[in-house]
Amino acid sequence: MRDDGTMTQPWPAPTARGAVHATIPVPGSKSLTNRALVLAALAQEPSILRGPLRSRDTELMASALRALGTGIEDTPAGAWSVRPAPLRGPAQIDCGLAGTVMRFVPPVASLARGHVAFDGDPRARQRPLNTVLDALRALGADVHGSALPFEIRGTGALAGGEVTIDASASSQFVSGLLLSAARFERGITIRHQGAAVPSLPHIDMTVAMLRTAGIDVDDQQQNTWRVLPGPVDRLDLDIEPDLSNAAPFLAAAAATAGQVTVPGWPEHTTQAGDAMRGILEKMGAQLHRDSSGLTVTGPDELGGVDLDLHDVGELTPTVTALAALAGGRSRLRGIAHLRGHETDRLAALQREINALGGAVEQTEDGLLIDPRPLHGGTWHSYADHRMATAGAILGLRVPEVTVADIATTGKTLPDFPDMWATMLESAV
Ligand SMILES: O=C(O)C1=C[C@@H](OP(=O)(O)O)[C@@H](O)[C@H](O)C1
Ligand SMILES: C=C(OP(=O)(O)O)C(=O)O
Repeated sequence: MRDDGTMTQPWPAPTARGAVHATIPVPGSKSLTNRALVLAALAQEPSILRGPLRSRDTELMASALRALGTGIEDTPAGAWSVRPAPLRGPAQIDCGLAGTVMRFVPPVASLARGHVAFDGDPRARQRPLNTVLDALRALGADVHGSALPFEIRGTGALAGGEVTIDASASSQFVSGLLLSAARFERGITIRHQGAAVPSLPHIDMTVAMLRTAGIDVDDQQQNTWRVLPGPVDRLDLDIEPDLSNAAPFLAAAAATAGQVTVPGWPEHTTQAGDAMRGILEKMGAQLHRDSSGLTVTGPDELGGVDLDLHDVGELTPTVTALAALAGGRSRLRGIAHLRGHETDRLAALQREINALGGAVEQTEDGLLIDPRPLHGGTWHSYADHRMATAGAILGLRVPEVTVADIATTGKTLPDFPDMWATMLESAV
């Protein structure tokens, strides 16, 4: 039984008969969709979001905002039309295991009139959150609790102002506060104090989207972000494909000396997942981007790499799976914060790869991966979509890998098993 109440189904990971050759369209970005939903709920007029991701994380975000009074409806063309309304409780918010919901919605709830209660999956109760709740308290909110479950008792407005936080455990602490800040009476000035903030490209994405919504934001100074109070403009957006969700498919080309194209790969993007291009190149793959998309052609043998993934931690499970299939040692650094992701990803990757005969060691801030001949076995997913897809990548080359819970990919990519099967039909 899974935390969201559905049954787990062991999934025999298909082995590639040969090189995969496929074109795989990938649905919209989780990070763009959930930011757009929040901004649209705070805007003055209705918004339209075309090509949003429909997955557990984005449906939870939509449900959370609906519970606070926002109208979110499907259009016949599959877009989301978002009609803002006065924010109000009482409401019960299910965060599931979505970092974006548990960190982006509390600041929205602080603007609501009434009580708003939050909870989530058992693991979500352990993910770092206190920083956001303490910050909201300092900005004037009445917050009861320091982790999930907790409650915010809103009066319909928040003072805002200056706050110093330690965002070294998650960039989402900063993004969450910034997204709602134009609606705080005094806006916000956030100062980060502590070890380096991870996933900075995700904060840059937040800043870019605030500007798209006409919000005045200053991020000139390192570790300081300032948002002026003001109206939030409506959004009229085409959501880009999710480049981090594209990564396992590109990895399949890299792992099988095949060729995979992902259509619609943006020329310019704020998505951190774009870094997969440079990573695959370092491992020996060839890349080509044109109007048909991004095409990756895998090498005969992947090379080991030494990479700092501090900015793009969400690519780690995919990169680690590839590294376990490479010709030499890899070292991944700068990712201690992954211990607070969907699961402790460093421990999970080490345990699962080593259970198949691998040699992965944890360091203080990452992983050392020595490729070994691997054998089949059960690959546990730990309710982590990216662990599940990492198991699928290994299964391409290692017979008889069974992913214990492939349905957990529904967090961001419910169609993953079908998309993977379609890709493999093309293997020659
Ligand atoms: O803001 C976002 O959309 C995200 C920020 C990052 O979080 P962390 O900074 O907690 O790593 C990333 O890993 C996550 O998948 C999505
Ligand atoms: C860390 C991730 O998710 P979340 O938004 O739940 O933090 C992820 O998708 O890799």
